[in-house]
Amino acid sequence: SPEIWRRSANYQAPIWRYDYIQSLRSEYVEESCTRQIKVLIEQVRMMLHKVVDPWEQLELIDVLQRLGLSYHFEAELKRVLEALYNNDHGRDTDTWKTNNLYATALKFRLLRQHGYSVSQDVFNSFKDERGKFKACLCEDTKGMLSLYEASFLSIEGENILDEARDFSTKHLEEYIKQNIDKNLATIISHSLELPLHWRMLRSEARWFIDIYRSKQDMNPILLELAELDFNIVQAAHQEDLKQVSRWWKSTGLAENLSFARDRLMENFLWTVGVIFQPQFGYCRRMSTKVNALITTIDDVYDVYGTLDELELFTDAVERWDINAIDELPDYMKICFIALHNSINEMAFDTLKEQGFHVIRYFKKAWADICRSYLLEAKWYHSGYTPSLQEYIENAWISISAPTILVHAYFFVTNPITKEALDCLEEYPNIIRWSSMILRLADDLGTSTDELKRGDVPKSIQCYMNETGASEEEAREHIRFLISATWKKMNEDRAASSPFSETFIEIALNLARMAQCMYQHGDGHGAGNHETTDRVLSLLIQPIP
Ligand SMILES: CC1(C)[C@@H]2CC[C@@]1(C)[C@@H](OP(=O)([O-])OP(=O)([O-])[O-])C2
Ligand SMILES: [Mg+2]
Ligand SMILES: [Mg+2]
Ligand SMILES: [Mg+2]
Ligand SMILES: [Mg+2]
Ligand SMILES: [Mg+2]
Repeated sequence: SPEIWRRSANYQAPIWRYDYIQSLRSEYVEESCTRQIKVLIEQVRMMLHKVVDPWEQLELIDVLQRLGLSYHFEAELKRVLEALYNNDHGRDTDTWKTNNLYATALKFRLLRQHGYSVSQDVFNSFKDERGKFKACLCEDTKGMLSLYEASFLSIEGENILDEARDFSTKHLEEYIKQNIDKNLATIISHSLELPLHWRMLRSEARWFIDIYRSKQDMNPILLELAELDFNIVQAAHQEDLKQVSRWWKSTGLAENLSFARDRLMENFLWTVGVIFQPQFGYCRRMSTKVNALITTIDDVYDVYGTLDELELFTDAVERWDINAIDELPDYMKICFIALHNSINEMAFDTLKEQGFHVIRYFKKAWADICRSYLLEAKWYHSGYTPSLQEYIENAWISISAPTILVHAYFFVTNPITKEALDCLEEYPNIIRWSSMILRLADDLGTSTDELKRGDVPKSIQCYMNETGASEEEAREHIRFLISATWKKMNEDRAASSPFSETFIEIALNLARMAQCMYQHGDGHGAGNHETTDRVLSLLIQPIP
């Protein structure tokens, strides 16, 4: 056949090579740590029981969450917050410190974060007779910061919280310029970069442990537990990483499809952002396989395959039949069999464990994403630029979050329920909003390079084409859409659903991971130094 011209993304070789990954060792896997950490956990549990003042309880909950320790005390936290919430709605006395913005915003944020419905009206006592936030509040920097963080728990139409976000942002930015207190300025610019509600949990824990260490009211037991727990969790992640790195090598995809991204470490890092608790190792290992297969297949459609080849590959995935691959070119045969074997094995695990045969759900997810990839390839090859709406209707699928989340449901759910399966078929809102945020964040981070090498017009370009906006205005609009989608996510996660809290958190964490990964450009494909630093601090270097 005549030499086919093919694009290239000239992705660099992986920073983290197989032998290096396999050489990782941690001293925190030993039994001795387990005994030591059990003692510390019980000491902190006692601490929780002893605190009686509601405001001290809230402070302790906030610190435990930011240190990455709250997963050890879920029952206690629930009990404390339940009592706090019922207390408010039991007695008529005002249990909101109407003169303390820091405390009010902290309580509002924690109650909403844990699914309690609290009205934005609690902030009315901080407004003047004209209904504006009192100017004197800007002297209260800690209160401003607390109000800022709380405002990101808003849902659509909550104008007091929108005002709160603008008001606090303005004054916090001014505070930074005055450069009064270096430490506080560091903490404030960290929040202005990404609010707490949008942050990847592990990165936040790692960062906050260093901040906490230098606080004058630091509790040594909490610090010791936070450092030890972080290192034990890191050791568990390293074991998962080494296992799934052996799988990636066994597929031979990096060698045989050398045009595609070879990013096992980054594909694993995504799963650490999605679910970090040690007991979910299976979910991390399997989700890394899903991410790696998606990354490879995405490049088959975006970079390498001809339209004819892509039509054939899409057919083969829809049929999910190993006999359908005879007419595929060799590189696609390898890719299809790697996909088919890996996903069938996951279905086999679920069948053995729960007696459910779930391949149809996996198959549908892969057929949906490949069809969405094919449509993008057709748009690219025909030079078509869709409207933003038309692009997004397809791109919330092609960004792969529905595929990732449908698989994750089966990796963390036992027992699987019929109700949830029916809901999964049409992708519930929680998946849709998480996907939207992943797509929009990914386009902000990857579209410049994608367009250089040749790819379908992304949300930024579609918006520019449709409205005549400049690239900066388009990026601003995309950031606005991310913020608006978070409000929908906040609303839907509070609503009842057939999914576990664990699965809901996975969906939120995928959106958080996206904003983290793309904060400074393409953290996945181009391997910028932020991702390298994040891999080092989360997965390789223990806290000394
Ligand atoms: C994990 C992912 C979010 C998924 C696979 C790699 C990604 C980082 C992204 O890759 P990208 O090429 O940017 O996706 P798209 O823009 O081609 O849809 C899509
Ligand atoms: Mg390669
Ligand atoms: Mg791509
Ligand atoms: Mg793509
Ligand atoms: Mg992209
Ligand atoms: Mg130490």
